[in-house]
Amino acid sequence: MALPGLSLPGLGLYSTPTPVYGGPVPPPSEQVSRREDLPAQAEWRFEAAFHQQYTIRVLQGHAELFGVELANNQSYNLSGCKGAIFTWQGCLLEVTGEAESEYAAQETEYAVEWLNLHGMLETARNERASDGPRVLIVGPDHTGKSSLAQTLAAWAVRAGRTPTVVNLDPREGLLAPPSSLTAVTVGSQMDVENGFGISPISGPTITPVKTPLIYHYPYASSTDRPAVYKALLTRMALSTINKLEEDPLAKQSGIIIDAPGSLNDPKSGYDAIHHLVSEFSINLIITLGSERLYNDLNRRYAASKSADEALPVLKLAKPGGAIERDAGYMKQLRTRHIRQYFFGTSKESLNPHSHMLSTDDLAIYRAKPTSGESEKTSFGADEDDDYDPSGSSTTTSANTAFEKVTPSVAMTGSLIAIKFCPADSEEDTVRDSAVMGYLYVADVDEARKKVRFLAPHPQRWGDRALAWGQWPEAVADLVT
Ligand SMILES: Nc1ncnc2c1ncn2[C@@H]1O[C@H](COP(=O)(O)OP(=O)(O)OP(=O)(O)O)[C@@H](O)[C@H]1O
Repeated sequence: MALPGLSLPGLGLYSTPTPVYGGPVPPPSEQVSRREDLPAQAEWRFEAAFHQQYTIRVLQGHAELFGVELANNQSYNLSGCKGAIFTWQGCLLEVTGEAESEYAAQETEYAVEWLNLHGMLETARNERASDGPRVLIVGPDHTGKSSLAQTLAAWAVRAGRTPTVVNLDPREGLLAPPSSLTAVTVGSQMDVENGFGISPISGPTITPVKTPLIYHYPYASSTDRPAVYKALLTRMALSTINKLEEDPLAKQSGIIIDAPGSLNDPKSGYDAIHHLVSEFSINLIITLGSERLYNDLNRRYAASKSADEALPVLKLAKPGGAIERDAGYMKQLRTRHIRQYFFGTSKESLNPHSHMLSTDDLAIYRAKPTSGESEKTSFGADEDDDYDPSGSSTTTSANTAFEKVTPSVAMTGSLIAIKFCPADSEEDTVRDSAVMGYLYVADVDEARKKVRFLAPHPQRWGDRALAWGQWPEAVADLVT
């Protein structure tokens, strides 16, 4: 079944212009510009729709977006972004385009707390050069965890550090599409418009690629397959820590972990927090937006321990501007990330390549769907017993997440992870193996036994296992 309007180089058709944003945006000439004079320690909060151009230019003074400094007199297109331009000393902004919501806010005490935290981390980096801070950020959804992780990383980069940022939320990829759990050592400043951006992992880009370490968790929530999630955390911790051993500067700069809101639940999430703390040897926990979580973790890691053993747990206020993003917005964001993975951004476009393969030459492993509450077990003791990091034990239903399948039209529009492991690997090996890159299934012809993939790279991936899951959802109009 072909996707509607599919037209790609290599598919015998024509390529469409690089679609970076969700749809047509009105030309800037039709849009009204206005000026906003922000006093010191104020921020311009905005919620810009995907289909509307919304640009901001700093005319005077200094301003930053989640720690990344904006250059003066440069227009930044922030359509589809919800965030805040913050200024420490005051600034004059030029704002062009319509936003769903925008206002100047002066209740920004959170920023001072974040800066103090950054100062604390810098002190720790200077005092313990051989072992930098390992920070775990936890809290409910929409409390600013990702914003804090990005801001701390951006400030660290501005201070000449190379922090390693770990994203453990499969709903939002970091340098990779959704369903990715990523660790990346950040050596250069992030992009204002695209944050950490998106990287084709093994594909060509104009700017030097940040090389993320990626694991594939094709479920929306950590609680969908707790044992699998936990297994991947162990793998990530091992690989990340080993990598840092080879890079003293990165080791000194430390690790900043952005955990998903699903870990906030005592029943289904705390065990994963404890697992993370031990696997990554966390030495600082930051809680955002939840008194209960703070108290629970403080009791467990600090209050009940001796001074030598205590693991500090800090409580930070949720930024007033951090807002819930509805399901429709999140879906558009996922589609944008997937699109950017293959086509790049307006600044840095990519040319994806098509590959036609016979179904006989493919080893596709499907992540078993979760079929209801009975499978959504907690990270409890039973699951601990199931998990064998060596992968050598007899598998159980809780951690055997993959099964080999014959390619079918049901895959059309889906993302497929290319695993580093060989095609004939055991299912547990497929589950645990890191990701080399992603493919998009453009077309499956069951009768002719052919599959057309879109890939960021012209070369084939060789004899490797491919993993397919139902998360993120299929994107039907990636190629129009
Ligand atoms: N100070 C602020 N002003 C305006 N918007 C903000 C501010 N801080 C965060 N936001 C926005 O609020 C939304 C939620 O913030 P963020 O993603 O950092 O929270 P989170 O806790 O990581 O959420 P989730 O767990 O759902 O991923 C984001 O769109 C973010 O850009």
